Amino acid sequence: MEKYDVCVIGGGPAGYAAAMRAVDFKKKVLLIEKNKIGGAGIQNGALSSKTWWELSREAYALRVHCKSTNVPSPDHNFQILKSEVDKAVGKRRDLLEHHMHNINLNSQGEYFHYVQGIGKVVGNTVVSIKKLEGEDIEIEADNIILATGSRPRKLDNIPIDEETILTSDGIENLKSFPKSIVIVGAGVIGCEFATIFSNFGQTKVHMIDKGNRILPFEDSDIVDIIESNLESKEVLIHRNSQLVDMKIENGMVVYTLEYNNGSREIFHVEKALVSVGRVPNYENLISGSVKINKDNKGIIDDLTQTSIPNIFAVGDITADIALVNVGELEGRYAIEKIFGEPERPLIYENISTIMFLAPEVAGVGLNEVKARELGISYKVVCLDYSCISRAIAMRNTDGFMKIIVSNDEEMRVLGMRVVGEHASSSIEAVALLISMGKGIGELAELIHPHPSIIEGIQECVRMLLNKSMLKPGVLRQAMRCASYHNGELKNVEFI
Ligand SMILES: Cc1cc2nc3c(=O)[nH]c(=O)nc-3n(C[C@H](O)[C@H](O)[C@H](O)COP(=O)(O)OP(=O)(O)OC[C@H]3O[C@@H](n4cnc5c(N)ncnc54)[C@H](O)[C@@H]3O)c2cc1C
Ligand SMILES: NC(=O)c1ccc[n+]([C@@H]2O[C@H](COP(=O)([O-])OP(=O)(O)OC[C@H]3O[C@@H](n4cnc5c(N)ncnc54)[C@H](O)[C@@H]3O)[C@@H](O)[C@H]2O)c1
Repeated sequence: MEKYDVCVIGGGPAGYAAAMRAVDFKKKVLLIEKNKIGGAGIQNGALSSKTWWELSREAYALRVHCKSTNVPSPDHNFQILKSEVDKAVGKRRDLLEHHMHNINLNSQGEYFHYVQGIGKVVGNTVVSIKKLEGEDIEIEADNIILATGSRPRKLDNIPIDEETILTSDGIENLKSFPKSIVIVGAGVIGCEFATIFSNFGQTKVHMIDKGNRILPFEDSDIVDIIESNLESKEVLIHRNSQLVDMKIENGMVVYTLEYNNGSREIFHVEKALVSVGRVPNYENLISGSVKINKDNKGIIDDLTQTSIPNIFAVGDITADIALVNVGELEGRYAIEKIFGEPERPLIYENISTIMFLAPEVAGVGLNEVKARELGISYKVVCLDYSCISRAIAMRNTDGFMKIIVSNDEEMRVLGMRVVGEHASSSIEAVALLISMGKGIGELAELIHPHPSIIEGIQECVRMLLNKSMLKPGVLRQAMRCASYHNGELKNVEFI
C-alpha cells in the first residue's frame, strides 16, 4: 500500500489550499478529486456566478446608456454570454491544472500527488479510492483531511429536476434566458441570481423567502437599498406570504402562495431556482468502522480537528461559514497544525465578504443585526455616498458606508458594511484594523488617494471623534451616528 504523510479528499478551494500548504512543509501529499479540480469555487459557484454578474452589469450599463442617448438597446445572446462564462471557468481551471502538472515537473513533484476518483476513509489511516480510470486502490496516510464541500439543500415539497426547477448547480443547464423565474430562498445565492437576471432585463424575476424580507441576516438599511433597486428592475418580491405548493405542469412551474389573511394565489413561471442554503457532503465518506463524532449538521470539528486525532475537516464540509476564503484559511490552518504551529489563530469574526448585488455589498466583522443578537453595546456611524466626491464623479451616489465600534472610550472597530460602487475595495483598511484589534484613531489620520470611495471611511471615523469636515448637524440626511445600549438605539446629536 502506497504511504503518504497526508491525504486530502476533495479538490475544491479548501482541499487545494491544504495540499499546497503541505508541499511547503515538504510532505508527501495525495489530493483526491472525484470530479473536476476547483469544486464549487470554480465550476458552479463562486467564479461562474461572478462572471455572470460582471457580464450582467455590463449589459445593464449598456441598456442605461442606450436609453439616455435614445438609441435602441441590443438583445443579449444567452449562448454567447454562456460561452464567455465557460471561457472564464476554463481559464481558472486550466491555471490550476497547469500548476498541478508543473509542480510534478520540478523538485516539489516528489511531494505532490493527484488522483481522480472517489475517496472514502475506511480506517483511521486508510483511504480507499474508486478511480475514474484503472483499478480501485487503497492508500495509507498518517493524516487525512476531509474537504468534500457542500451541495444545495433541497426541500421535500419541491420537485427539483435541474431542468425546470433548478438549484445553482443546474443554472448551467439553461439554454436561453427564461421569460420568468421564481427564486425560492432570498439569501446570498438567491439575491445574486435575482440581480444577474434582472440586470439582463430579459427575465421577469419573482422572489420568495421563508422570512418576510430578502437577506434576513443583513441590516435593514442595506436591504432597503437592494430591495428598491431590484424592484426598480421589476423584480416581484413576495412579502407576507408563504409558499404552500410548487409543481411542474406542462413544462412550466406552478406555485401557490398563501397570504397572511389566509387567501391564496397561483403563479405560473418558466423556471424556478431553489437557493435555501447548502448541506455538507459527508455521507458515504467514512466507513462505519471509523468512529468519528457527528451530529445532525455533519461531522463535528473543533477548529478543523475532528474527534479522531489525525483526521481534520475543512471548508464547506464543516457546517459553519461557506466561503472560498474561509475554506482556504481552514485548509492551510489544518496543515500548519499537523506539521508545525499555525501562523495565526483561526478566527472567524474578521472574515471579509462581498455580496454581488446591485450595488455590491461588502462587509467585515459584525453588522448591527449580529451585534444586537450578541447583546453587544455599540456605536454606529453612517455616511451617504452623496457626500463622497468619487461617487459624485461616477454619477452614482446610490449607497452608504457604516462603521460599528464598541460603545466605550476605546471605540474598537467591530465591523463595517459598505453598499455602493467600489464597496469591496473600501473594507480592506478596516479589516486590517479589526484583525489588529486597533481603535479608530489610526484610521482618522490615514491619507487616502483623492477622489476615492475610501475617503468616506475617514469621514465616518472623524465623525465619531467629532472632528469631521462635513458636519452631521448640517447634513442630517446623509450623516448619522447612533448608539445602541440595552436594546435601545439613540441618535447621537452633533453640531
Ligand atoms: C452559486 C454559488 C456562488 C458562490 N459565490 C461565492 C463567492 O462569491 N465568494 C465566496 O467566497 N464563496 C462563494 N461561494 C461558496 C464557495 O463556492 C464555497 O464555500 C467553496 O467552494 C467551498 O470550498 P470547499 O473546498 O470546501 O468545497 P467545494 O468547492 O464544494 O469542493 C469540494 C470538492 O470535493 C469533491 N468531492 C466530494 N466528495 C468527494 C469524494 N468522496 N472524493 C473525492 N472528491 C470529492 C467535489 O467534487 C468538489 O470538487 C459560492 C457558492 C455557490 C454555490
Ligand atoms: N458572494 C458570496 O460570498 C457568496 C455568494 C453565494 C453563496 N455564498 C455562500 O453560499 C452559501 C449558501 O447560499 P444560499 O443563498 O443558498 O444560503 P443563505 O443562507 O445565504 O440563504 C438561504 C435563504 O433561504 C431562506 N430559506 C431557508 N429555508 C427556506 C424555505 N423553506 N423556503 C423559503 N426560503 C427559505 C433563508 O431564510 C435564507 O434567506 C452562503 O451562506 C454563502 O456562504 C457566498
